[in-house]
Amino acid sequence: MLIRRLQIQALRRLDQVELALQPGFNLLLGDNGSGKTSVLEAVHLIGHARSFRGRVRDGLVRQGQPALSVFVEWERADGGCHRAGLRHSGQDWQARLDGRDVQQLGELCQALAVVTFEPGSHALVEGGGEMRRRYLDWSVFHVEHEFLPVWRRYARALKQRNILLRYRHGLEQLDAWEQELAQAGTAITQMRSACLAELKSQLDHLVPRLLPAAGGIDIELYPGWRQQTQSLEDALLLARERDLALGHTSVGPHRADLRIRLCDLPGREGLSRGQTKQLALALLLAQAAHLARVRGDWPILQLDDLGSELDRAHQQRVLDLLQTYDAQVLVTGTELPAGWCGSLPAAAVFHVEQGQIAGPVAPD
Ligand SMILES: Nc1ncnc2c1ncn2[C@@H]1O[C@H](COP(=O)(O)OP(=O)(O)OP(=O)(O)O)[C@@H](O)[C@H]1O
Repeated sequence: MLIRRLQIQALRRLDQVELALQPGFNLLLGDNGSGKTSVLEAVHLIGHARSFRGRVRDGLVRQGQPALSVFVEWERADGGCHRAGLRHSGQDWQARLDGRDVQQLGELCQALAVVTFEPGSHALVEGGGEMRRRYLDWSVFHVEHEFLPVWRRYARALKQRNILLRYRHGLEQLDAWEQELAQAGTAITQMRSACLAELKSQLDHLVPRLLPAAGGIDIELYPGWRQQTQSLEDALLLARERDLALGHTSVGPHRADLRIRLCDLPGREGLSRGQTKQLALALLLAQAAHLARVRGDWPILQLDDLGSELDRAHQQRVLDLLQTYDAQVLVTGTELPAGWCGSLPAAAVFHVEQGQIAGPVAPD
C-alpha cells in the first residue's frame, strides 16, 4: 500500500497540514513537541480506529477546535486507488470510504492496513494478554474474512452468558448460549492457531536478524482454556459454578494469550528494556511480512522515534531489514537516525516545526 496524499486538520498540534508522501522511506524530522508523532497517529487512526496513545480519544482534537479530520488517499499493489476520511467531533465519529458513508470504523481498518512501532509497543511483550490478543487478531482479521462475523457471534453469546450469570435469571438458557460460545470460540481458536503458525515462520526469520542473542523464539497460543484436555463446551460446563460465583465467564478465547519465550534469553520479565523493544519490533514486522505474503501488498509501516528507541547498531539492523521490504515506511525522529544518512533508497524528508510541515525534500 502506498499513501499518496495525507491531509490532517486539528489533530493535537497540527492545525492544517497536507503531505505528498513518497514510496519508500518518509522521514519526519523535528524538535520535541513539534507534531511528528501526531502525523503517525493520524494514519494509525484510519488503520486501527484508535490512537496508539492510550484508549481515550479525547485530547486528540486540537484545543479550541470543534473536530479533527483525517483524509488519506492510497494505492494498492493491484493498482486500485482508495480514499478514506474520518471526522471526530466530541463523541461522534463520521467516516467515509471511496465516496460513501461507512457505519463501522472496522471498514476503514480493513481497507488500510497500518503497522506502527512506537514507544508504547514494549507493552506487547510486557503488558497484559489483551495487547497480545489484539495483536494476533489484527492479523487474523486481515487475512480471514470469516473472522469478524464469527467474533461478533462469540461476543454476543459471551454477553448473554454473562448477563445470565450476573442476574441468575433465565439460567435454563445457559446450555444454548454455551453451545453458541463453544462453536464460535472453537472457530476463532482454529483461525488464531493457523495464523500464529504463519507468524511464527516469519519470526523464525526475523528474530535472528533483529535479536541475534535470542537464539530463536518459541511462541504458543494459550487458547483461554485447557484445550489439550477438554473441549470449550466441556470447559464452560465445568466452569459454570465458579462463573456463577464470579458473575462472568472465566474461560474462552476472550482469555487467550500468547506465550513467548526466547531460547537463549530469560523470560519476558528478565529481558532488558532494549531487548523488549527489539522483540516487540520483531513481532510487528512479522505481522507486516505475513500480511504482505498473503495479500501481495505491504501494510504501511510506521516507526515513531526510532532513534531514541534503539541503539545505533540495532537501528542499522532495522534499516538493513526494511530496505529488503517493498513497503512505504514513515519514520519520525529529532534527527536522521544513525547510519541512515545517504544510505536510504528513495527517501523523502519532511521538516516538522510547531505543527507546520515542509517537504518533501531529498535527504542531505
Ligand atoms: N489537543 C491538543 N491541542 C493542541 N496541542 C496539543 C494537543 N494535544 C497535544 N498537543 C501538543 O502537541 C504536541 C505533541 O505533538 P507530538 O507528540 O506529535 O510531537 P512530537 O514531535 O512527536 O514530539 P516528541 O519528539 O517529543 O515525541 C505537544 O507540543 C503538545 O503540547
